[in-house]
Amino acid sequence: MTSPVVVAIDGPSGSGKSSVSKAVAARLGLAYLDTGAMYRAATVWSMETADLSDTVSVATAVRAMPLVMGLDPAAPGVELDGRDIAVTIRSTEVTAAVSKVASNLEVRSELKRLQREIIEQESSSVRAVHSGGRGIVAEGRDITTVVAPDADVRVLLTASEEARLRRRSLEVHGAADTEAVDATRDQVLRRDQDDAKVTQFHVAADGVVTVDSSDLDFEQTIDAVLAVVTQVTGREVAPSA
Ligand SMILES: Nc1ncnc2c1ncn2[C@@H]1O[C@H](COP(=O)(O)OP(=O)(O)O)[C@@H](O)[C@H]1O
Ligand SMILES: Nc1ccn([C@H]2C[C@H](O)[C@@H](COP(=O)(O)OP(=O)(O)O)O2)c(=O)n1
Repeated sequence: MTSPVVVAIDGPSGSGKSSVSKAVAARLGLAYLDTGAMYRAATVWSMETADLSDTVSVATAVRAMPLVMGLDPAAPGVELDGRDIAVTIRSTEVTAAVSKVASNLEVRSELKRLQREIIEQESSSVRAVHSGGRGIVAEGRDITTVVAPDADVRVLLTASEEARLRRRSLEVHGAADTEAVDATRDQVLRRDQDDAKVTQFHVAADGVVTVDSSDLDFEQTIDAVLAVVTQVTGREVAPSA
């Protein structure tokens, strides 16, 4: 049985964190935690039950948030008060508001506590005995530096602004012409600017390996991250089927 492994992946919007982390978790048989989805869920809950302009009201709401995070990389659900909110959290309104909620330091402290709890639970050796030796891939903006600085593998996934805008534009608008890319700028560049006030995800911290995906396709990026896992842990990864 292999021992549990924790893989932490950070990066800016559109660098490929979510899609690559899910694929890496699936290939390694690990759980998957999308911490950005937790900030998005906190935004939905605050919009519904708090005054977004009042930091105390938002922090109080988030501390009582009935959130259940699905950790299966093949189907990572997000449930709020029994409702599936996987689609709602990706709406333009939520994307536009999430940085405000994520800059609330009390919200950050509460979500960090929950994220650490999940990572510990998925990587404890007691659980591993029962689950056959799992572990987790957790991704976001401050996982390598704040939430899990002791993770076995720490990766900063980057890509040029141009590549990130093109990818997000293709994903959201199905096109990457000038008009579609311009419509994506707020979602990517403005949000990164706001997020960078509370988290540091543009430069790798000491011990964090940078993977630049600007000139890599999706499969090559997955392979590059898996190569870091093998290099750091000695864990061999079976070729994909
Ligand atoms: N290396 C890559 N090359 C091309 N497209 C990619 C690559 N990595 C991810 N993508 C695509 O780019 C989009 C944004 O990726 P996503 O994983 O949501 O990024 P993030 O979580 O960092 O915001 C998705 O449509 C994804 O499939
Ligand atoms: N660990 C994290 C993860 C996300 N956030 C914030 C910053 C982001 O704007 C939002 C949403 O994150 P998400 O990873 O879904 O963003 P992307 O659109 O995939 O780039 O949450 C954070 O502050 N800390």
